[in-house]
Amino acid sequence: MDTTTDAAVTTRGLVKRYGANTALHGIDLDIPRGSVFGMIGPNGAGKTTTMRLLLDILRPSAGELRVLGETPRLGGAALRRRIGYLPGELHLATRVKGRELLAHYAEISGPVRPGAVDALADRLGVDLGRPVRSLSKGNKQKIGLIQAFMHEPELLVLDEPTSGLDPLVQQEFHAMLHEAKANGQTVFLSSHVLSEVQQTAHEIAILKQGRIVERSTVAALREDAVRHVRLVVAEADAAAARATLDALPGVSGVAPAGDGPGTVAFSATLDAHVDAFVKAVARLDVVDLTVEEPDLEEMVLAYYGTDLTADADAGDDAEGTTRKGARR
Ligand SMILES: Nc1ncnc2c1ncn2[C@@H]1O[C@H](COP(=O)(O)OP(=O)(O)OP(=O)(O)O)[C@@H](O)[C@H]1O
Repeated sequence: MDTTTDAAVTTRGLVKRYGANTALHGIDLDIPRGSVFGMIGPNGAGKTTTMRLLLDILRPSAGELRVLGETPRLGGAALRRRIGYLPGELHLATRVKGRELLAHYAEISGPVRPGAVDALADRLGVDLGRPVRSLSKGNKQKIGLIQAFMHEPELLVLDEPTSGLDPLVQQEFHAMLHEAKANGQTVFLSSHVLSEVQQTAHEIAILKQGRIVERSTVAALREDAVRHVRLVVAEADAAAARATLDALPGVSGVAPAGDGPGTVAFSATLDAHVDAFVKAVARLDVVDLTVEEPDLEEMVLAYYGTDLTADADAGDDAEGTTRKGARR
C-alpha cells in the first residue's frame, strides 16, 4: 500500500461485510499525524465499524489499513498502547470505583504520568471515589474519556466523544483536543453532526451508507457554503447595484430589502467566494454590507439526504465514492 510515514491512519478500499450486509464499501482515509480529523455521518453510516477496524476489534473483509505505521492485525498489545480509544457504547456497570477502574486500565494501556488521572478528573468534573455503575451517563462518559487520554497516546480514536456531556464539559473537552494537537497527538473523532467537530477538526469526511460522500477541510466547506448577503447603497447607485448583482456569477435571488433615508437595500444569495463579490460591489457607494455566517450544518444535512442508489446501481467503487472529489 502507498503510505506516507507522516500518516497516523491510512486505509485503502476498506470493506466490511456483516453477512449479507455491507457496512463499508471501500473507504480511503489518510489522517496526517498531529491533525484532528472528524468523521461525521447519520446512524448506521459505518463510523463505529471504521473505528473498530482500526483497533483490530473487527477485521476487514477486504482492503488495507495502517495505523501508526503498523497493520492492526499484527500490531498487538504494543500498538494498542499507542492508541487511546473511547468506544461509542460504554458498558461500565462495574461496582468498582472510578479510580480503581482507571488504575486497572492503566495496567493495560501503559505508563500514566503520576497525577494525570486526577488532573483529567478535575478538568472534566467527575468524582473518582464513586462506584462507576452509580454514575450518570455523562459522568461515565468522562471516565471513558479519562481512560482514552490518560496515557497521552499518539493516536486518539474517539467515537461520539461528546455524547451525554453538558456544554461546559464539552468546552473543556475541546480544550483537551487542542492541547492534544499541540502536543503532536493525532485525533480521529466521530459525530452525527458537524457542529461537534467543526470547532476542533481541521479536516472532515462525511460518511453515508458506508461510503465517503465528501472530504474537505472545514475552511473549504465554509468557503464553498451558500451565504445570505444584504447590501445597502446610496439611492443614486440603486440601478447600478441591481445591475452589478444581476450580472455577478454565483449571485442569485436578488431582491429589494427595504429602503432607508437616501439608501436602497438588496438581499441576495451568494454561491461563490466572498472575495469576488466584495470586489464587484466596491465600485458602488456602499452604505452597509452584511454577509451572514454560512450554515454548514445545513450543507452537511444536504449530503445526508443524497440518494446513493444511483451509485450503488452503477456498481461498487473500490476506491470509495467521493461525490465532489477530495478537496484540501
Ligand atoms: N455486529 C454487527 N452485525 C451486523 N451488522 C452490523 C453490526 N455492527 C454494525 N452493523 C451494521 O453496519 C452498519 C454500520 O454500522 P455502524 O455502527 O458502524 O454505524 P455508525 O455510523 O457508527 O452508526 P451510529 O451513529 O448509529 O452509531 C449498519 O448498517 C449496522 O446495522
